[in-house]
Amino acid sequence: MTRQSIKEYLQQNPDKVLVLDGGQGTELENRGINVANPVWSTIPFVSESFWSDKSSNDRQIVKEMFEDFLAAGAEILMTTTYQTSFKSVSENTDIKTLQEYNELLNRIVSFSRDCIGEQKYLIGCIGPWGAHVCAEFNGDYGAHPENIDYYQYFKPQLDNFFANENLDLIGFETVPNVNELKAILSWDEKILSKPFYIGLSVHENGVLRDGTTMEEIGNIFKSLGNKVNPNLLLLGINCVSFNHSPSILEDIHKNLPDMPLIAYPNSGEVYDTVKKIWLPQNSENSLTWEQVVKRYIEAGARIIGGCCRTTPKDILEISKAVKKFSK
Ligand SMILES: [Zn+2]
Repeated sequence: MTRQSIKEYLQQNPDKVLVLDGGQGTELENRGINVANPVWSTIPFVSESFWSDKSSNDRQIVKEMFEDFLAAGAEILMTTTYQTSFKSVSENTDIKTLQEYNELLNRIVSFSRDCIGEQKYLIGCIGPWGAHVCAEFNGDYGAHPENIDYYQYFKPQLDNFFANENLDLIGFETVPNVNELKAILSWDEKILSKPFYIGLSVHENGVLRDGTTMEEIGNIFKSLGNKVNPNLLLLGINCVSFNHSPSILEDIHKNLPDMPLIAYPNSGEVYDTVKKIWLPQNSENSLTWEQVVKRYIEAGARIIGGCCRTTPKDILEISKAVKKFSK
């Protein structure tokens, strides 16, 4: 492997801000893949023809998506494995055994690595427990979220990702519930043995989807002190409202001033979970990427990109703003 470890890279280049890619799931949808199914953007990879037919249309679409994000300036990119937990895959596709599941993940990761080349960083993306019950935007984990066995849910995907050298960083994305956050933070280096980050799913009024404030989250970290897993490289927000995202990140920074941050908001449109469509954002007083990126960097962001409904065009704007505002 010719890449420097991302941990070392971030430590040795303290002023560097890495540009992340955009929302792969919605981008694949924009490009004509029908992702409306329980495994969402994993769907093209589940079909055997994706692997056997090198000229398959879906294969071309995924490849071009990565190429366009790279051309826009992305330096760190993600696998499309948000809805690819063993539970989601085994309950909703013909892939039933752990062996078949590992083969699927290995293929997705190798394909993504081939698309982006050896030099770029690759994130193994993992949706939260709530993703398989559509709870990542309301944080509703039922009556006893403290009793959920989060580790058992994540373990097959984590075991695979930890063993895969093509992945530089693990991303726990869109975490909406404080019990899930506490569970992830309770796992030590033996369990989470590779660099990882946590992206929180935060309401536009600035609290975690389950109502936990950023101050409370700051206190959780403070109470852990030096027991926080050294592989936790960044904390941040993803798929949060574009316009509200700078103040949310600033609030996290205020509570945890030494924590390196990651931010990749959605486009600002709002997903109607009943009608399953994206509704336009209220464009009054909408911020620009330039304004947003400047505030992120001032608040300690080290990785900046976009989540759902952001496109290579957004990544280009982010990339220009990062050049302008990072030292
Ligand atoms: Zn998203």
